[in-house]
Amino acid sequence: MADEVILLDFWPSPFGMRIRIALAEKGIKYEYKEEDLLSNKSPLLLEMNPVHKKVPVLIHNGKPIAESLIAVQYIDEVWNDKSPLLPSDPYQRSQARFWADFVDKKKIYEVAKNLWTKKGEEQEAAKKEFIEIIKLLEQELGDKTYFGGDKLGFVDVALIPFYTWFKGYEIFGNFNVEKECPKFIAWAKRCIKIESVSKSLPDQDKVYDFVVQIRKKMGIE
Ligand SMILES: N[C@@H](CCC(=O)N[C@@H](CS)C(=O)NCC(=O)O)C(=O)O
Repeated sequence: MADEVILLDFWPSPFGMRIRIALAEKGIKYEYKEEDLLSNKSPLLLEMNPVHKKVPVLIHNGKPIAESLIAVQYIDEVWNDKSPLLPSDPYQRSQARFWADFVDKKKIYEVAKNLWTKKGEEQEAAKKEFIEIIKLLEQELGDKTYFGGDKLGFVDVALIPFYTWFKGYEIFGNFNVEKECPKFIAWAKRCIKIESVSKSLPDQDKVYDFVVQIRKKMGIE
C-alpha cells in the first residue's frame, strides 16, 4: 500500500517550508493542508499537535510528527534511498545537527520579528543580533557551496526558508543584508536555484505583502 503523507502547514511558515523542501528533495507526493493561522486552529491541528498546537505537522500513515527539524530528520531516515540530507559520518552528522539547532536556538524568527515590528533601540539591537547570527553562519559555511558541502544538506534546508522573509526584514529594518553578509546572500541565491527549493518556497514579494498585512493588523504604522 502506498504511503499516505499529509502536511499541515501555513504557507508563510519558514518551519513548514523546511518540510516542503525535504519532501521535494525525496520526490515524495503529499497532500498539502493549509491551516489559516490568522483565524481559528483546525480540530485536526489540535489533534495532531496537542502539545504545541503549531504548524507544521507531518502526518505519515495517520501518525503525526511535529517540530520541523524532527520531521525533516524523520523524512531523511524513512526515505533514505534518495538525496540524503544528513551526512552518514556520525561526527559530521552531529555538526549538521548542531548548526540546524543553532538556527532555532538563536531564534532567528523572533529576532527578525523585531526588525519589522519595532523601532528605535529595540530595532537597532535586533539588527545587530541578526547580523551577528548571519556572520556566524557565514563562518560555518566557509568555502563550501552549501552547508551540506557540494549539495543541499540538513542545515541548508533548516535555514533557506528564512530568506523568503528578507524583503520584509530589510525594508522595515531599513538595512541591507547583502552589504553586511555578501557570502550568505550568494549562498541563498545558489539554494533558490535548486528545484526542490524553488518549488517549495513562496517568493519574497508574496511574503513581504503578508508582512505588510500583519503589521496593519498589529496597528503598526
Ligand atoms: N519549533 C517549531 C516552530 C513552529 C512555529 O512556530 N509555527 C508557527 C507558524 S510559523 C505557529 O504554528 N504558530 C501558531 C502559534 O504559535 O499559536 C517548528 O520547528 O516546527
